[in-house]
Amino acid sequence: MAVYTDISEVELAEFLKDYDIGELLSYKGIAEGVENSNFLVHAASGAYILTLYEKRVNPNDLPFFLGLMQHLSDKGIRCPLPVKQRSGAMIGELAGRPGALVTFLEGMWMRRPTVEHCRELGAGLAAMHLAGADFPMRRRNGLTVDAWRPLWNRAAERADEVEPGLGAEVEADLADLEAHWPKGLPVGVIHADLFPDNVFFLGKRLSGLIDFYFACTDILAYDVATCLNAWCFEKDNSFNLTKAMALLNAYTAIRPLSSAEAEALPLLARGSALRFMLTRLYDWLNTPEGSLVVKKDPLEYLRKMRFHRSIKSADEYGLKL
Ligand SMILES: Nc1ncnc2c1ncn2[C@@H]1O[C@H](COP(=O)(O)OP(=O)(O)O)[C@@H](O)[C@H]1O
Ligand SMILES: N[C@@H](CCOP(=O)(O)O)C(=O)O
Repeated sequence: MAVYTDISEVELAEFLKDYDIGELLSYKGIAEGVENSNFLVHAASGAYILTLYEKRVNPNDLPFFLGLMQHLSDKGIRCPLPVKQRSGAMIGELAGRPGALVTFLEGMWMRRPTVEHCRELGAGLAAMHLAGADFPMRRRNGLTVDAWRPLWNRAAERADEVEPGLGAEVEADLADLEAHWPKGLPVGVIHADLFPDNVFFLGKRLSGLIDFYFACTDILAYDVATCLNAWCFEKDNSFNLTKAMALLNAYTAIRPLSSAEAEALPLLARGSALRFMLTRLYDWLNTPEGSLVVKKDPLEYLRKMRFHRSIKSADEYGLKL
């Protein structure tokens, strides 16, 4: 589940009084998701998603996230559009949490993305990067290379409980990534968590991107690397070159990668795999037994880190420059 904060009908009706969306007809908590509490709200004017922001979201970042969704939507990127209160505000408070209402996006996420879905994703990601180019706000990535060691320090002691030898392996990788993390690559707005569960499709066509709550200003090719990890490996952890070719070549058809970006891709993919391994490891060790949140497997991302260590050049991902 991801409903950490429960709300009553009375509280919700009170919250919605500030919006022009008509009478509250129904609402229910949404089980999916990990980070925030989400509710599907039906009002007289249509369907909306109410998000109450939880642990990892800093309320000071909300204007960036919501402003970005507004900006991208204005530029034709299909994503949730924040609904404004009558006062013009986009952020309210409910059950002691900051909350926002956004439009409901049609479509569903792909449990088993195909090559065609990867191609659509590559094109959608590139279009998002271009649309974000003139977004005026900036937000540093709170989960990039300089944040990994502090996160690791909070999990390292118990890492070998999850897999013997994990501690030493991560230590070596982390030191290497810290020493060689690329500098000077093109930066811009990145989604930073564009996993299949954050991309909706209607049939084979991408119908929208959701969950911008890790979005930030960082290396654009790092977003590509995250997508390679999240979309181009099979359940048995094998890398699917056909999917990667489709994703990368659809991306570069819209936003070509420079040779420096291409050269950095294996390192970025390794770093991105480490980033998700670390947050998953931390949650794995710290989510209380009996919690309804589905814990994600850190070892899936350890396997990806290992895979990328064996890659010498981005051609091996099927990238054609
Ligand atoms: N704008 C939206 N339109 C339709 N469904 C949405 C929308 N936003 C969220 N959802 C639903 O809520 C689920 C969890 O949302 P998500 O933003 O991924 O949560 P979290 O940040 O907690 O991971 C999604 O898988 C989707 O089913
Ligand atoms: N995508 C991350 C977890 C964040 O969850 P989301 O529901 O916000 O996408 C992972 O797979 O580790």
